[in-house]
Amino acid sequence: MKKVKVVVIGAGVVGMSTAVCISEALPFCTVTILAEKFSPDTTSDIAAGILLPKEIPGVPLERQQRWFKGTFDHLLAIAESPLASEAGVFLSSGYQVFKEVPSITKPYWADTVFGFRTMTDHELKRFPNHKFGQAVTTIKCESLRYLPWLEKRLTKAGGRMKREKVTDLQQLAHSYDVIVNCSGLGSRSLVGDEQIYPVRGQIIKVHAPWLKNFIRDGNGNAYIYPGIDYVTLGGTRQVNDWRLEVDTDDSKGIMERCSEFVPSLRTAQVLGEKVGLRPGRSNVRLEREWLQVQDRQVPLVHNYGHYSWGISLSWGTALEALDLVRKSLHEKPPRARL
Ligand SMILES: Cc1cc2nc3c(=O)[nH]c(=O)nc-3n(C[C@H](O)[C@H](O)[C@H](O)COP(=O)(O)OP(=O)(O)OC[C@H]3O[C@@H](n4cnc5c(N)ncnc54)[C@H](O)[C@@H]3O)c2cc1C
Ligand SMILES: O=C([O-])CC(=O)C(=O)O
Repeated sequence: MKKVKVVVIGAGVVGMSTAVCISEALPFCTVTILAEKFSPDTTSDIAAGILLPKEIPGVPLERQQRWFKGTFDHLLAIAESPLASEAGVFLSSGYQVFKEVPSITKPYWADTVFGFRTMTDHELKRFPNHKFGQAVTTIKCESLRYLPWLEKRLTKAGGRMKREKVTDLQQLAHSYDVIVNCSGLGSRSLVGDEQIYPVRGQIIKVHAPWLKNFIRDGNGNAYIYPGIDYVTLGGTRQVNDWRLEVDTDDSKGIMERCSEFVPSLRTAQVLGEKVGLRPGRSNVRLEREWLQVQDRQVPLVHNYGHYSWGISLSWGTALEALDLVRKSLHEKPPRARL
């Protein structure tokens, strides 16, 4: 039987997850990833990788819950298996603290993670100037390990990867039966989506193996995430800022804010500094359209715009993209516009 040819554009956490989901669930498809950049050079490789998303306004909570739970359950199974270390996935406990009581005190994912609770006054005493806090055990998924691990999984399932910048979807549609767009910020030029914009984020990697639990300020401008090889300190959120160079003032600010939480960080050895551009969008674009190519209609599934929650929602959104691909293969396209 002739195989269905699927192309996935993008090799960040969203594209890799989507490609693996499709190739493992639909063995009658051959999946090819085309991407300008692969790990370790994607935005996903910069991410701290904590599963702690904010609510996305305008997306039904039930759908966000499905995206988060799909990701959490998938990663939990890895975290509890002998593959955990190679895949860079593990349970991580810590605090999210707030200077003012937030409008949402119980996030939608509270019953999916483990041990979610409001912090006690005794715990909050460690964080002067903070009035409210949440204690939680969630998952940390480190892309620098996880993406190469997904690449292997994709290859095992028969998938292929090729370094290529896509500029013309019509052209691509001549060679493939289904196109899946997971190009993140690249969608601005690839599909002309002006709703997507960069939100610059800088982080510092430090050697501080004495730290075991994460601390995050509710506004995301200070966070400390202990990982396998280093501790990630962040962060910045600079809207419409395309600079990829490290800004020394940003580094100073990050170190200052994080040291207020943990003064011993001032003595920690700095291992590196990195900048990534989050694919900012008011909501994730996860939908199917039909691309008209001469006398054919080719399904084009979009899965991009994950903003600050791309790791947190990666597998759940990939599962929904898989559903859209599956449906497209069974549906008759709308009548061609001639
Ligand atoms: C400092 C920082 C910390 C973060 N921390 C977290 C965190 O703790 N938890 C969390 O959930 N999220 C976090 N994020 C957000 C997360 O990194 C993003 O949401 C996620 O990486 C988006 O993944 P993606 O695959 O959509 O995009 P990307 O990783 O940017 O991948 C896009 C892919 O598309 C390719 N591409 C683009 N255009 C084209 C084209 N025309 N042709 C071919 N290929 C193309 C690129 O080369 C790349 O392979 C953080 C982000 C930053 C910057
Ligand atoms: O805010 C955080 O805790 C980490 C993150 O997602 C980001 O910097 O985008």
